[in-house]
Amino acid sequence: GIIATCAAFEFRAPRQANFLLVRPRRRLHGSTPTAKSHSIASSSSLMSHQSSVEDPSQAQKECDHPHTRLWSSALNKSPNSHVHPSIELVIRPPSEGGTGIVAINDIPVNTIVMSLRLEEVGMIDATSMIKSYKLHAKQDDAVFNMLVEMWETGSRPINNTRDKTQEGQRLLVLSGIVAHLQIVRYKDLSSSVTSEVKAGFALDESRRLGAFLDAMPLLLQHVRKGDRHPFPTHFLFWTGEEVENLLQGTVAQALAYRDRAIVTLTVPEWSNAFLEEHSSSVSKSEILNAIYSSFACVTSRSFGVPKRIDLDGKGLIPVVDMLNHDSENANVQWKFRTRTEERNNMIPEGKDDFVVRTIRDVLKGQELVASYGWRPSWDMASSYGFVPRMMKERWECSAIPLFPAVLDLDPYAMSSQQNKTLDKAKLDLLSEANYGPLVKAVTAAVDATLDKFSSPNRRNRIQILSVFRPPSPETSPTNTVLRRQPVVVVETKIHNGKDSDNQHHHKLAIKSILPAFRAAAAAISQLRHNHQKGSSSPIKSSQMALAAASNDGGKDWDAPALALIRDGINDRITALLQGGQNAEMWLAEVSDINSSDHRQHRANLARATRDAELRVLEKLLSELS
Ligand SMILES: C[S@@+](CC[C@H](N)C(=O)[O-])C[C@H]1O[C@@H](n2cnc3c(N)ncnc32)[C@H](O)[C@@H]1O
Repeated sequence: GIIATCAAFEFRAPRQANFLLVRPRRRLHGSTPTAKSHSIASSSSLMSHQSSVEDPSQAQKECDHPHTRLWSSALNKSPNSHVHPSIELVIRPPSEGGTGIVAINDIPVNTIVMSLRLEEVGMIDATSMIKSYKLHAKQDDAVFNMLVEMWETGSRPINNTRDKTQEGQRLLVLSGIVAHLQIVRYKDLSSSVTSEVKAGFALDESRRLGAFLDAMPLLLQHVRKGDRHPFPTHFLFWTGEEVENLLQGTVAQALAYRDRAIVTLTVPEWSNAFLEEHSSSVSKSEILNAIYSSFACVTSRSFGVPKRIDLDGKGLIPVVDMLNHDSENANVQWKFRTRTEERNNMIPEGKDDFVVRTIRDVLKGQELVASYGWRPSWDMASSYGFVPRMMKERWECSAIPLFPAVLDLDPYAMSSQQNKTLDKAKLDLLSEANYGPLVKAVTAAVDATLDKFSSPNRRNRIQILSVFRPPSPETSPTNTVLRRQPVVVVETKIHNGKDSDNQHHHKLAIKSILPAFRAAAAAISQLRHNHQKGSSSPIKSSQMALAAASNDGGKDWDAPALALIRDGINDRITALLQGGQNAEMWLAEVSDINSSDHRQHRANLARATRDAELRVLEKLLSELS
């Protein structure tokens, strides 16, 4: 089988970056614009830049760029798709946000700037792909056979509702399809392996979707051309040391471990099929490159497809996937046309349209930007490989541990002040026998409060995650094992400036997490009680759960809960600051003049997620004091 390891990624020397402004080749709404040179006055956090297409060699490069070719080929193949004549593609290096779409004339609010017929432009989605593979005469493709099986297992209804696991499974299938087509495309285009490409479904599809595959940040195409790494900041491409050191203490680190584990566990499952199809002509590390970069591509470029449309899960859509993100200043919004709209517009059923509309006036030179959603910085980093710069204010998240001091293994940490000297009050919380049931019971009780308090539209939604935390060196000098620390995620609106006018949101944020901490306080109190009685038997989950769940009876749990929140915030602030210092020290040690500029980008991303978390914690702490 294939051993998944990031060390398999190797790239050739980067080429000079292109700075191009590109016009779509085909327009259905009127004439080709005459403007030749544009200054991009970006309304977003993306960098502005100047460009000219007067230079003939630049014009040639413009035609050569895969994004340009995709833009024209996708639209040329789709007589029913429309692009407004006042928008153009702008090609920038990844460090400046990569390719985007800009207005070359003023565009009023509520203008449809793009309308795409998905089946014509060449959307890639797992449902359609699997369906057409099954209709194909031969069905002799080992990778597709394996993915069909995975798809069918994953789509078996569990109590008739689709759960998260299934969604994850569908994303994996889409990634597998992209990886497979990517390798076939690579073989088809590389002179050395062309003769070995097997005729069949995958080859037909990779040719049909060729321009789209070439335009995605997929490694094999870039390696073939000797181009720079298309997407160096995605967590899947960081080295293990970078994740461990640069992201130390952040929630982003937990997500990075999670995503890397998903791929690492998937690769062995897929390896037989991929090796059967490809090992005679491409190396194992090329196959790995294809798989890793397909995952990164799907997480950063796919659109959630509504269930009512007969395309399940997520899909990759050319042309609109060039829209960059800005949740603070979005000026366009995308939307799948609804069935009712289809009917009213007399569009035949099943021909799904995708529409992008301006939601404010867009001035000439501004970039068209959509909101990928109000998502915490750690989420943006893990899905998209960047953290948006904060302009004015935005919703942001942090995590607060439920049992702050427990993981430091201070035997007295859970004891009340006056009992500190009493041996019988010592708690051995390092022991899984105690810590395990505590976590289990409290998380169950917290989950119950989440059901009660959460609704899909709530801003202050909360959830439980685990972050990794090294034990404090004072309490366990020899133990360096990372412990999982259950945390409650809390969201509030933060402001870029000294005076926050968002107190109201901070108050609400604390109110929303209070039930979870009441449960934690009640469980901890039960734990302390057991130990004060001298009980040395392991804690029973059921007893803890009962204690945690019954927290709203009798006793006032608000005060201990607020104290826990305060301790938790302080604990997180310390861990994040300490982690940040360690990260900088590590960076200084390992960086020399020859070390890759990727590492600096990755370090910046780590700093941005850390800062975002810290800002939320500081706001909440000031609200508590
Ligand atoms: C759907 S694609 C958008 C098109 C992309 N710029 C390209 O060159 O193909 C999403 C990716 O664009 C980049 N991106 C989008 N918005 C950005 C922003 N505000 N700042 C920096 N990078 C951004 C990130 O690399 C992200 O993963």
